[in-house]
Amino acid sequence: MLKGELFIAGERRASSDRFQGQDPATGAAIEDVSFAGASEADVADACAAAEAAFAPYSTLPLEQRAQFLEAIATEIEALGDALVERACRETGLPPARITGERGRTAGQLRLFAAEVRDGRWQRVRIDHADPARIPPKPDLRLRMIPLGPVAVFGASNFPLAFSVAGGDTASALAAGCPVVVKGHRAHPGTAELVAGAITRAAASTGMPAGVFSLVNGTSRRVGEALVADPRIQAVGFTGSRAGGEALMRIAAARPRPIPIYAEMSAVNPVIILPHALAARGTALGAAFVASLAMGAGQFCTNPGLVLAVDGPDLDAFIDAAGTALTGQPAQTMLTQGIWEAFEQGKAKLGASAHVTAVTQGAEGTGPNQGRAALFSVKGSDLLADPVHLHEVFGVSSVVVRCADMDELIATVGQLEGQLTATLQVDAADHPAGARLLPVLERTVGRIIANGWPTGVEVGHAMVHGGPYPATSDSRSTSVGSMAIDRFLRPVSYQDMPAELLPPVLNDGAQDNIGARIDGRWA
Ligand SMILES: NC(=O)C1=CN([C@@H]2O[C@H](COP(=O)(O)OP(=O)(O)OC[C@H]3O[C@@H](n4cnc5c(N)ncnc54)[C@H](O)[C@@H]3O)[C@@H](O)[C@H]2O)C=CC1
Ligand SMILES: O=C(O)CCC(=O)C(=O)O
Repeated sequence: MLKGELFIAGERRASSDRFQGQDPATGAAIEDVSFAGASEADVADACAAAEAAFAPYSTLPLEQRAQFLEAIATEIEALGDALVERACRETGLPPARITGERGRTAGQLRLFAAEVRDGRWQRVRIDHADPARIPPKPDLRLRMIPLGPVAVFGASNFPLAFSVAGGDTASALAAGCPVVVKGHRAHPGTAELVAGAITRAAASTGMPAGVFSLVNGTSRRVGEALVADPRIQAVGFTGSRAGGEALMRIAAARPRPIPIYAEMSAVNPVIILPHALAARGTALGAAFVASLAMGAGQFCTNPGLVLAVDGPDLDAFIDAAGTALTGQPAQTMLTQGIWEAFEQGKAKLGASAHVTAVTQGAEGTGPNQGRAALFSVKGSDLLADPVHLHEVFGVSSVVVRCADMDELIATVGQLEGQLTATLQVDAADHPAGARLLPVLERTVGRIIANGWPTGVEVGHAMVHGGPYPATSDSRSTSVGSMAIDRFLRPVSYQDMPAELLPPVLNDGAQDNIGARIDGRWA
């Protein structure tokens, strides 16, 4: 039963500032409950509680931290159909997608529980002293410690896996950081259900109350106050480039600037090399549209740009893609704002003198239904207008007709930072692939061969990140176990008496977690 309240450090809290969830499929408010918008005082209370929880939470035995993460997964699963129904109603996404996303969310919480127990993330290094050396060498011992309270912005497009208990929250909690979530206004009921699950898990596993809070609100001041709060030590964000950049400015302008991990925008180029295009262009056209249309195109990994050498083989690909896209029904988008931004994005592309409209999908029959669109442009014109390369969030993509491989490679080299690049590559294309790889490594976070970029696997070797503006910090990932590193920093202890050292740094205490001791990996 939803109450429409905030969660501040284990307590529910009401507010007179109310807003309503929206059903994007009908365009109408969901009337059963209204939701509390946080005041700046609520944000400050959540941050103060997170700061108070930091020392007790970050020093708990790792086993207890891991059990907390597992308990969150179990509590989310126990929400059952109520969670799936609410998330579908608030997002317009179908039950199969939300059910899959729930599995991914619980799975990534359990992955981080295993990561916490594993302990290697502490990256212990020990250089023993050598008093006989001239000058004498000190005893140095290093470990990673958590940064402090973390602010997480729930994303609209993944109401579970990138939201209240999503990857940013799971990795920050795993690192030992209390979390204050700014919920997305597009799914407040879903957020409340998940916040309840986290709060119950915190209570049943004996966590300090301030380990988690959820603040909502329709006004930007909630997020602004959160990022500016002096107790917040890092930020995780998934959303628009404008939103991410606004928060980056706030983080940088603080008296004590903090790291912000913002995942913002990408067009995720797909490069079809000539032999693959000749051998399988028609099949690739249909498969490309299946990836493009997934989740109404509302994936940050959506393939928004396709590059290939011009000619009859590319015509065959475009024909097949066009046929598949024409048959695409219009899909309900997450919010009216996102649908409007999609319509504007397509209109701007269509208005470019360099762009040809290839085809469109079926027209929408209800509110907020995005109509698929495919465009093409000549390689020599692609960089003439920045609009060709802007993320259009929805089922829209641009096929780039390059004169030859040299033009294709030069064009790829001038793209902005991206989350992914995809190569469709047959054996005879390997020499061209080898020329492209060093260019792509400079530009993207993940390079895919003969697959599609949508659907990020949650694992140990995943990078969901990339150079600016795909993210604000290319040195990390927001998906997979390495995401824990974003919320850690190294501390070195020099000539510290053994009784004062953190136990993990004492001699012989690293049996199962690996360590670099006197330069050698143990
Ligand atoms: N690349 C990606 O992964 C995604 C891109 N988007 C893009 O973002 C557009 C809008 O979608 P939203 O999900 O609403 O993203 P958004 O960036 O507008 O909002 C995300 C969160 O950040 C907060 N926020 C945004 N601007 C802010 C500011 N200036 N100050 C303080 N807080 C701020 C919002 O309140 C919300 O909680 C979409 O049309 C799409 O273009 C959205 C979701 C994912
Ligand atoms: O799983 C995926 O492909 C997409 C992830 C995504 O869209 C996001 O990070 O917002």
